[in-house]
Amino acid sequence: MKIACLAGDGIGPEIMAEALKVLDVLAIEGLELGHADVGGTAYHKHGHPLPPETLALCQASDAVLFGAVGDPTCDALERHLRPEQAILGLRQALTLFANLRPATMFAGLEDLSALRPEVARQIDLLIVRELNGDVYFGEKAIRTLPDGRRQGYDFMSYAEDEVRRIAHVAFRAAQGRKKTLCSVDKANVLETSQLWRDVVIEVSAEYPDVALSHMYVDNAAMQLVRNPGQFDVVVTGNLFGDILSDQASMCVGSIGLLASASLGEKQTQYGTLGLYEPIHGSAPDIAGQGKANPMAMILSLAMLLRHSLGLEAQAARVEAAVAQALADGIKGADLGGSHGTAAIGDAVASRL
Ligand SMILES: NC(=O)C1=CN([C@@H]2O[C@H](COP(=O)(O)OP(=O)(O)OC[C@H]3O[C@@H](n4cnc5c(N)ncnc54)[C@H](O)[C@@H]3O)[C@@H](O)[C@H]2O)C=CC1
Ligand SMILES: CC(C)CC(=O)C(=O)O
Ligand SMILES: [Mg+2]
Repeated sequence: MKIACLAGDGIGPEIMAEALKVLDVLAIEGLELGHADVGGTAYHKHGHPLPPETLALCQASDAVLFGAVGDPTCDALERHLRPEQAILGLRQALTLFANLRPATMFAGLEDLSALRPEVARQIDLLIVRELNGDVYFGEKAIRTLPDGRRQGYDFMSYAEDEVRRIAHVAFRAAQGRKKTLCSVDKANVLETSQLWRDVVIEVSAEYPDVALSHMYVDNAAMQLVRNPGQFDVVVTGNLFGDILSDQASMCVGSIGLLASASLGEKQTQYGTLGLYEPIHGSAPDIAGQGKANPMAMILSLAMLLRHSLGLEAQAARVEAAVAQALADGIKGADLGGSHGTAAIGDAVASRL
């Protein structure tokens, strides 16, 4: 079993160290870890945010454990050299089109949610975000119009097969949960969304046991705060899913708690090839201070064990250890606590 570990930038290396601490305690036999540079770190060392050796390591692995990328010193670089292009490039190169972002309320954190405790307590949802299309991957440029004004544009599109494959992932996820799927789009304004909705409805014929609903993204953003308990599985495009999942994180207490799995169709000997990362970024404002909450990274490791290595029991153990640590009052500054990154990692590891 091979895992490619890409720590990346900012808090990436700090939270990666804690996930590896937890992995170490599990003492999984036959596990091989590879490490490579990515993001701004890779740009500074090798002149590119996703060097060929890094991509090759990922392609030769069963799973990628990814910290975060983003480095303010790279802001002025041409787009293709910026750190963020590394994660977009990896998602595309490995055809990881399905991004699973679960948001669940941990016992004892209700008072720390941005919502009222009785509302927050209801949260148990899964955002299934399409990850290989939308404006993130369309033609983009800043051009000068004939009248001299500069214009930025990003082409938004979804082909029907792209919508179909993510819809199947979402319907299957719903079948394994409460059999309720809400498709979020902006079909009242966007043609991309109209096609999205048509295809989701078409696919729904194959899943008569799943109740499908549709919601415009502006309403969904509001409903997520008003009554998040109404959502079970939410399927949406790349841009909307990115934004709604950051919002969902504050509904359960902190962005430092939300993990993700990015999956495609490629199977390995042990499960599905995937990349696992917290939903947050490199948090340059707290990098190097030992303040980052590593729980999202540790929970991403749990998803890796489950989806790519077929180690469900170990995954559940890690999740239970995180839940127990939180219940015991182990909290970082993001949750109003005083535990640092390493102390949180130690606390989870000792509860294993
Ligand atoms: N997948 C990735 O690697 C992602 C990379 N980015 C990049 O990260 C950089 C920073 O982006 P931001 O918009 O500031 O988003 P961010 O998610 O890095 O940070 C937003 C806020 O949340 C806090 N935060 C994030 N993770 C935390 C954690 N584990 N514990 C405690 N607090 C945490 C940060 O301190 C900051 O105040 C940018 O370069 C951006 O492009 C952003 C999102 C995803
Ligand atoms: C850095 C971005 C491209 C990605 C992002 O914000 C995300 O995937 O959540
Ligand atoms: Mg994001």
